[in-house]
This record gives sequence, structure tokens and C-alpha cells, in this order.
Amino acid sequence: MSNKIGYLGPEATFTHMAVNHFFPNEIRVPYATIPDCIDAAANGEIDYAVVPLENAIEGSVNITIDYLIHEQPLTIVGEITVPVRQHLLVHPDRAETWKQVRAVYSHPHAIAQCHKFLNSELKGVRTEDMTSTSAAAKFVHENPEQHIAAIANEAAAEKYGLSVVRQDIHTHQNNHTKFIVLHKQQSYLPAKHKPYGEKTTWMITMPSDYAGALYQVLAAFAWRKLNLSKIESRPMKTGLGRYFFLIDVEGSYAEVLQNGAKMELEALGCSVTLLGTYSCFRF
Ligand SMILES: O=C(O)C(=O)Cc1ccccc1
Repeated sequence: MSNKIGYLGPEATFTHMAVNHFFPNEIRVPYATIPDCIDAAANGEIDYAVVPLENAIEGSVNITIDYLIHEQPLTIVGEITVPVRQHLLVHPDRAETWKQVRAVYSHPHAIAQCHKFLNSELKGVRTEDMTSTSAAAKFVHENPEQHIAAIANEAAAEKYGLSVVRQDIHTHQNNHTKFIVLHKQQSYLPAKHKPYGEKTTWMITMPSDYAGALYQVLAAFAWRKLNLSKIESRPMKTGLGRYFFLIDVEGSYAEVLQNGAKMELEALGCSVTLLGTYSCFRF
């Protein structure tokens, strides 16, 4: 029986593209927002949720991290990295006059990825945040009487019958986005592709604020020669100045040294939660 894969929709988002590539034979279900998609995996409506986590230019998608930590503690069972190309799309009737658009709609990350283009070619034009790039393309399609544009990909242009009037408008060419695959429990992700590596994501909260606290945490990884590929702090939302750390450790948690590091951190009074140990794929 096919698995149900939920993704940030509507059809033709970058998330959808990643899902089509990775899960070509499964049932794919779009959700309007990242929380809706994560909730659906938590309540069993779908088997896996695929949501954006981090962009090479704009950084983390905070809603994904925060929702996972504070609302629905699912497990990360895979990571998919894909290249991202952003284009400017308008209704075909507006293709000649795109420079006169009154507003540009897109996901906030996509708008930020294109700030140089917007600032030079569409200076002063209002930008409007949407839940995804293809939601913006759909909105432009559904409102032909408005002189507006969307930033989205080619699939969205095709799906919603829009014209691509400027290609590759993202500022930095090495534009990649990471998506995570979430599941109710730790499990092996059935994948036809070969992973390029394995990774474990840890969430660490320190017992109190004292000199060298973070240094001690990092030392537990350093002397075991466990390589960290990312460290990020997010507010605990319990008051200003209180943070937790998200740390990506290269390799599987099955490696004995990772368990040793966890025990050492717990002995120091840290609270440690593993968000997942999983394979990483890129296309
Ligand atoms: O909006 C989309 O298409 C997404 O899948 C999220 C996103 C937004 C901007 C860059 C990459 C992914």
C-alpha cells in the first residue's frame, strides 16, 4: 500500500518538487500551511510530512522549528536538499507591462532571496507575504484584474498559466533549500535514492546561565571528534534571554560516541532531546 506524503502546498511549491522527486510513487497531499502539514502527520492523516527547514541564503524557516519543538514533537526521518531557482511570473495579459506591477507576492524567503532584483528593477513596489511561492502564483492566476506578480518556480508558472517575465532573479546563485521528512516515530525512510550522509539533530537546554556553559556542551562533542554541521539557538518562549540549542551532529546516533556525549551532557544537568537520526539526500 502506498504511503501518504503531506507537503506544503498548493501544487508546484518547491516542497512539492522535492516530494515528486523523492516519493514519485506515493500519494501526495498538499496542505496550505506548515503547521497544517505537521498536524496531519501527528494525527495520522498522512504518514510523512515534508516541510522546508532551511534555505542557503535566508537561513532557517522558524515556523518549522518552532512548531516541531513547541507543538508537535515528531521525529525527523530524512533530509532532502534541492536547488532553488526563482522567477518573476505575471498573468500572460500583463507580460509586456510587468514593470508596472503594483505588488509582488511570494513566500517571505523567496522575497528575501530576490531583494536585489526587487530593489533595482521594481524599486518601491509593495511586497506581500504568502504561505508559499505557488500560493502566490495561484493568487495571481485567480486575480487577473490586478496588476500583480508572483515569485515562484517554472512548475508554478505552468500549473497556474502564468508567463515567466524574468528568470533566475535570486540574488545568490548557489541557492539551495533543505526540507525535512517528519514521521510519528523514529523509522527507516523507504528511499530509492542513495543518501550522501547521515545526521543526528539534538535539542539541548542548559540548566542555567553560567560562564562557559556552551563551551562545556561543545567540548562533549569536540573531544569525541563528533563533527557538528549546524548550531542554532531559538528562544524558549518562556522569557527574554532563554534559549535552547539545536545541534546537527554528523553520523548516526547508533555510533557509540554519540550516546556517550548525551550521557555527559545529562551529567552536566543539560536536558537533551534527539529530534531524529536520519539519512540526507540531495538532488
Ligand atoms: O513556497 C514554497 O514553494 C516552498 O516550498 C517553501 C520555500 C520557499 C522559498 C524557497 C524554498 C522553499
